[in-house]
Amino acid sequence: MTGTSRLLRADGRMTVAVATTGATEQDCLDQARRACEAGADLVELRADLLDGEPDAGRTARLAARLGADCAPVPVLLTVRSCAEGGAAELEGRAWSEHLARVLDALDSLDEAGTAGRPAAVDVEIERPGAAGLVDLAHRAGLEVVLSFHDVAATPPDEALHELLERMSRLGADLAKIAVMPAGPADVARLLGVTATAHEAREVPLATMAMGEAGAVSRLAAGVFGSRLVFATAGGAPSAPGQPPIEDLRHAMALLGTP
Ligand SMILES: O=C1C[C@@](O)(C(=O)O)C[C@@H](O)[C@@H]1O
Repeated sequence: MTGTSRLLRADGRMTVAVATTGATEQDCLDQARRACEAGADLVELRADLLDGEPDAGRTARLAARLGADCAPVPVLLTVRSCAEGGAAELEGRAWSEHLARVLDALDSLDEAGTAGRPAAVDVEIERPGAAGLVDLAHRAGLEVVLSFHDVAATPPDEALHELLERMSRLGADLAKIAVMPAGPADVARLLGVTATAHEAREVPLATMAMGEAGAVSRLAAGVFGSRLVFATAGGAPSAPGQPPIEDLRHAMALLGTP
């Protein structure tokens, strides 16, 4: 995408995101309102956590509604697959086909003149059809977070660099990696990879280590070049280890996070 990013803060400082974890539209709308009141820079709609079967029309309508309700705070639309720690039971191409239907449904809402729109969509780089989805989303005027989640381990440094390189090549507006560390050494490796990649690449990065052992990475990742972090605002975390937004902002200030 060219032009200014809506997804990330324009002043280059760390973008603090809060995700919905609600199973109903009303829960998501309430959580999003609380997130905005708490000062979130970005609201993520975790559409995979909605109850019932994946429904493209329902997801698009809720994303558009949140886009309108949260404005000027941008909305990131995410349908996290089971394969990457989410609840969307869509395997192989089914996941990409579903997301493509959501983007189509968003376009139809636009044509109908419905106000509101997400600013960006999350595309899991490991799902078949990811490259096509990046183009589709860009054509629809959405920024793209290319993401990778390992909910069991922390891949070797070379694999993490290779992923970031691939995300950059495919046209990510943000390259995001979340891993599960076995201990402090994995967290230190992730932060090291972040610092090296930040110096070497133009694409903005977001990296985080999940769980208790990874908590320090969420507080400190901005110092190493990460641009986006997830926090909670009174609701359940969307991944293990997310700190409350006030604690995060306090820690970032102490650490001199940009
Ligand atoms: O990809 C991410 C990052 C995340 O998994 C985390 O660890 O904070 C939380 C998810 O909601 C989001 O989609």
